[in-house]
Amino acid sequence: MPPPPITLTPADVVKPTHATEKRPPLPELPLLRHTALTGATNAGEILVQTLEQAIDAVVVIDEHNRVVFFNAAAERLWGWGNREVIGRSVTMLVPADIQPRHDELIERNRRTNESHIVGSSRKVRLERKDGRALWATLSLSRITVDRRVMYTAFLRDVTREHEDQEQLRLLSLGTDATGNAVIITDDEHRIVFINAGFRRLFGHDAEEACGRRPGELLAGAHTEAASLARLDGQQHRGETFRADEIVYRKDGRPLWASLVMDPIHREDGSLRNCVIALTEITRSKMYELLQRSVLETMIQDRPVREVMDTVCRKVESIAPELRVAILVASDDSKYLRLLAAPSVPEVFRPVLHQLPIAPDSASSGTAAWYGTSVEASSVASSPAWAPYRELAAAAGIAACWAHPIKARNGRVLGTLACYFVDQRRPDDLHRQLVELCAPLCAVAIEREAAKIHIERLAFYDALTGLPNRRLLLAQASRALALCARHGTPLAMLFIDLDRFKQVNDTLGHDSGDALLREIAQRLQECVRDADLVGRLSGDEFAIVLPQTNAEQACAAVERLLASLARPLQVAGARLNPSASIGVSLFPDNGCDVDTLLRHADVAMYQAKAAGRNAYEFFSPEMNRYAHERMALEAALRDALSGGGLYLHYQPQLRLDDNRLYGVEALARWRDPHFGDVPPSHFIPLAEECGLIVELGRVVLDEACRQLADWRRRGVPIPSVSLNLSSPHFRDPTLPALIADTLARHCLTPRDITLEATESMVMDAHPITQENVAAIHAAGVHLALDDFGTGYSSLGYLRSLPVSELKLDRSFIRDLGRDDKTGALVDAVIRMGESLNLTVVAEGIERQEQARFLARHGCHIGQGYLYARPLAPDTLEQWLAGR
Ligand SMILES: Nc1nc2c(ncn2[C@@H]2O[C@@H]3COP(=O)(O)O[C@H]4[C@@H](O)[C@H](n5cnc6c(=O)[nH]c(N)nc65)O[C@@H]4COP(=O)(O)O[C@H]3[C@H]2O)c(=O)[nH]1
Repeated sequence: MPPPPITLTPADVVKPTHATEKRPPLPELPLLRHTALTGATNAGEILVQTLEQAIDAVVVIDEHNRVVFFNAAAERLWGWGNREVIGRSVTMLVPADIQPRHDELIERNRRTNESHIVGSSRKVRLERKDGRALWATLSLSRITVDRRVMYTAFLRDVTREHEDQEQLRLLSLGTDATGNAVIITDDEHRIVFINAGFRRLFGHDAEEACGRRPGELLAGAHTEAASLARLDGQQHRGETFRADEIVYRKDGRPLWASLVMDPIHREDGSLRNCVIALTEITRSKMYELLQRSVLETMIQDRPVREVMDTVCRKVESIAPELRVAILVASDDSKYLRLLAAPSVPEVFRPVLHQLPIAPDSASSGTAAWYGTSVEASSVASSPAWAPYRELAAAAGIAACWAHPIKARNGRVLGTLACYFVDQRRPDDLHRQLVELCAPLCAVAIEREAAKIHIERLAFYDALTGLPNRRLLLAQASRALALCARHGTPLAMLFIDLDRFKQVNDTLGHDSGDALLREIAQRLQECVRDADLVGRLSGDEFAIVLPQTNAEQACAAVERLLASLARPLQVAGARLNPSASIGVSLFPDNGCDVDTLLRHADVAMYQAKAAGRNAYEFFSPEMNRYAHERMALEAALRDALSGGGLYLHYQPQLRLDDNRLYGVEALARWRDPHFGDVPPSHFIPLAEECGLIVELGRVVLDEACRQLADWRRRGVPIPSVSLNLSSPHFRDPTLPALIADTLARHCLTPRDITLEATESMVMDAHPITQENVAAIHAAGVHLALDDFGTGYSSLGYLRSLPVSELKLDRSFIRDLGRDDKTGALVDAVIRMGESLNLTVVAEGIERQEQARFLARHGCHIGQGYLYARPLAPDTLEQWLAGR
């Protein structure tokens, strides 16, 4: 409540005037006779003039409450002219609603002189002539002259201050309720109010804060002078200002705040207050800053040490009391290695180069061991720090806090250590910082590990750990250069495992992989430290033997073959591995690595052709042969795309009545340069150079086309059988290809039989099994080719979806010459009989062979005795001639 207004008593010594009229001459006031100036002739006049010109409004009332003096400032204050007021009751100067109270107070004071209205200054509400409310400070003096009690009132207009205060009161009421920290400043940007949120967040009370500038209050040890000065300077612009700044609490701890400064203006447009709202954004800001800087360095593909260095420096810029180190765990998780510690004193760094990960290994080693944060608020008294105390003391480290850096799967990748120069524990900011940094460090460390892994993959074979072709050749080039400089020889060995494909096909890829790992191990064991071993591809390895001549190479190769030949157990099967090795020599067989490797490869082929588990040294003849082979491969490619490949058909007859059972389609190739190339040459070549699938497609299409043509022309060919290789069976499109080809030529699945060897059908590869099942389900017959050369068991045969057994030519050849073969052939025929399979005997050349087979119940025969493989028209003539 504002204090009650004071009433002035009108004086009768001055006649009323109108404000617009000229001011009347100054009165001679009775009271002047009793002033200190009494005696001076013009003393009264001086005093009256002084009062008249006073800045404050002066009103004097007489004992009847009439206004007897009303100076110019009073006229300005109320808007009443002197003449309108003088002689009238002072009540006219008092707002109507408080007049009764006012009159009562004056009366009481006149009677008792006890009222508090006299003396002290108070704020009162007034009403101007134009009805506008005003606020003024009032001080009232009571004077008694000749027992007449008069009052003099001095008033000063404080309406503006009052409104400012009122505004501030309302603002404070509004802001106190918010959770944010709020500062209100006045028009000079001095703090006039801080809310509860500010007190809570910054720890200052109102007394400490009020009167200071915000920039000054919020600055701390590490504030950049310009940043907060900017804040203090902004208010004059009269616009909303936003900024994110590091500000400091009373206790010196920094925090990141988002500042929004809103100016509040008076009606006349002048600045009244600024409201500054501060929201703590420490966490998000730190995250943004750290993440940005770390990501930037990572995007630039900077080394991990540099990324970590950035992290340390950023953390230290936010919390300058910290010295930060980032350590990474060794692959075996036994040690921590130093990655970055830009501000950790040099003297302490040796500790961080290889810190054991153990339950009591300073703070970092312990944190990595347990996978949790570890605090040592006093390094001097922490037992885990005992071995490092002296170095810590020398480095000025008094306390440490270490936090594990973990991968997403929880594995400890390293630690982030914070060192303090005084004995203390980490505060909230430190914890927040570290919690933000640790995942960033984890990303950077994992990324580095992935990079190393990728680099490793680029240079090392993932399966065996041996250098891959690229690295081996690079290492070999260096070794070769050294040998060339010193004039010493070098041997290059090309090693290819024998029958590796068979292991893969029959025992599965895991077994194949296990075999390769074992071979790699054995190769490494057999060589000297200076020798180089690498895996070129699949089952091919190479070894470079520097300073090795032909004789020494010979010894080394024999040692290798012996070692490789040691039996081993894989997936329950006993394997007897062997390899074919080709050797080339520097300088005789080449002066660069590529040539030496190529020549060793040629020699290896020669060794393989010579009967496996053998080695060959390169010779120029071999080279010629290899070149021919390459030329043949190119010619085969041409033949497959542009003709030159055709089919012959060999009849298959029923042995009981000599009727035609079917024909076997056999591929033939006539090349303009090489002439007739036998299948025994070009089929393996097609398999080796990846052309066999295409060859199969061509044969299937041509055989079906021919059969359809015969059907159309009434040539009585019951069916055609075709040879397939194992890559066909691993081709997931094979069933669709067969169905499509048959449909295109209007044939049915029963019109063809597919011949496959045992190992092809027994291939453990899932696609092979799916294909065999799909082909069988479609109604296409499968024949087991070269039967008897493998190791098929009766039990296994039963589970195979085959309908024919083709008895291998080698059995038929010896028929009639020795009894054992006869017994064997008979057993196979019985086996087929018991499994309800048609037995087809291949390679019948003589009558007695045919008779034996017929006698023993073999159904079908094929061989030169009846006909050689024939061109289609010759076959037609053969048929017609029967
Ligand atoms: N000594 C002797 N040989 C006889 C007699 N009767 C038939 N032959 C020969 O025995 C081979 C039978 O074919 P194969 O065992 O499937 O053996 C075939 C087969 O494995 C493969 N082959 C032929 N054509 C193709 C084909 O289109 N695709 C695939 N993947 N392999 C084929 O090439 C091998 C050799 O084929 P060819 O040289 O045509 O040899 C044929 C045939 O001419 C005989 O009474 N005495």
